[in-house]
Amino acid sequence: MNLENKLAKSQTAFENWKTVPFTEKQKLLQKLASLLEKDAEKFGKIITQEMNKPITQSISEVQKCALMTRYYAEAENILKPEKIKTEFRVSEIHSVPKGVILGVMPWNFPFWQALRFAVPVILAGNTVVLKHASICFGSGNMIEKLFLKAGFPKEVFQNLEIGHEDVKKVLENPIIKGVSLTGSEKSGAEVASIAGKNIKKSLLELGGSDAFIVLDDADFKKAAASGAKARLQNCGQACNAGKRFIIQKNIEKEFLPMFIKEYQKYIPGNPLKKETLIGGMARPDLADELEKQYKKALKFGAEIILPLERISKNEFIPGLIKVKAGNPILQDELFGPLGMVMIAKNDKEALKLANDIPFGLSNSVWTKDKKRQQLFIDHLESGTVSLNKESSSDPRLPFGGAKSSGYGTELSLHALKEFVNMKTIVGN
Ligand SMILES: O=CCCCC(=O)O
Repeated sequence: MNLENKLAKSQTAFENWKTVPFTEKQKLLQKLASLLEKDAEKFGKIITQEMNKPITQSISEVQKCALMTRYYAEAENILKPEKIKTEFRVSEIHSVPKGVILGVMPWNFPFWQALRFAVPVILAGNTVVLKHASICFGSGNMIEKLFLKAGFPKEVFQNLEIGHEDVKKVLENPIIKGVSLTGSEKSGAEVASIAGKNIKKSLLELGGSDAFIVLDDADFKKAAASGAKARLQNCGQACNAGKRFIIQKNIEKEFLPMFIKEYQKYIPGNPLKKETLIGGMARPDLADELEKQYKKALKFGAEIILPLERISKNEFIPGLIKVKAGNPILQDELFGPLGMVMIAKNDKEALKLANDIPFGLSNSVWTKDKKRQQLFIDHLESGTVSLNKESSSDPRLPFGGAKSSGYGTELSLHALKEFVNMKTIVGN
């Protein structure tokens, strides 16, 4: 079937899907959640084979998809007509689904990114077409099959096997009413400008270079293990990974060796083996890019704590470098197993360093003191502030960025409202 026909079918599916009651849609989501749960291992294997994520992490990714889908299957219907008290006989807000929504999704969480976008958008009454990363067509097709198997009408979710170069054409098609993109700043800016020119809503979930701040009253043991995981799980390829480790100066001698010890547990191995903590990067060109960034950081004065050692076309022994403010590498996102350590005299300096970059997605602060936490809660320029834990999204809570990390909200009940129009009904 050609692309135009596929989009036309999504539009036809929408005309019917928007009339299906919310609770009926939720019953189908329950089935989808069960299917994900039941075969999490099988789907995990697809993920690992596509992009080298260690198998236990791939299975967890699918299980998290099931959890999220179940969350929406049981969610309160915040889209039902809302009555507002005015002097008129009728004043109501109706949430009207927009239509066919395009998702442009990346390879780093092949099931999670696609489903996190699609589930609330579909529950709100829209239909979805997915442009997945070209190495993840297997995941995209499997997700389409799962929607069908769960009983969703045909074409409520369609995986379009199209390339990057086709996105403009699809987004310009009048059938498409909005776009949600997770990806780089560059692709986000391109897609948002096409959407803007065509007066279509866009939601962008972009890069990050989040801080993982460790202050002198933190639980060092927990922070060290959590910091290594924050940087190195998924081979460091997550938008919300801890990328800059801002450590208070007076604990550097005690904390840094603990952190290094945890970091060195991540030894590259076969991603299909259960004991492997870190696999290779998803593609060799991504490894080339990380190596270039490593060299750039060193050229501008970064010191090596642990060298970044390339051991195959896409595998590294993870690296750790000490970076000072002003190093241009701080403007970049390091999307791989290379961490940056920065030293701060005190809380204020830690906050300043944390904010002094273009991004602001999901920063993490380690201090037991509630007053000290408050400074960061109030002033971190960040979509999320995690306290004494590494950053990770939660289906119940909003997820989205500040500054160049993007705009719009995924997850939580708020995501249900991203692709609906508010229709006001007022009069006597
Ligand atoms: O690249 C973004 C990763 C999102 C992972 C999460 O939702 O925690």
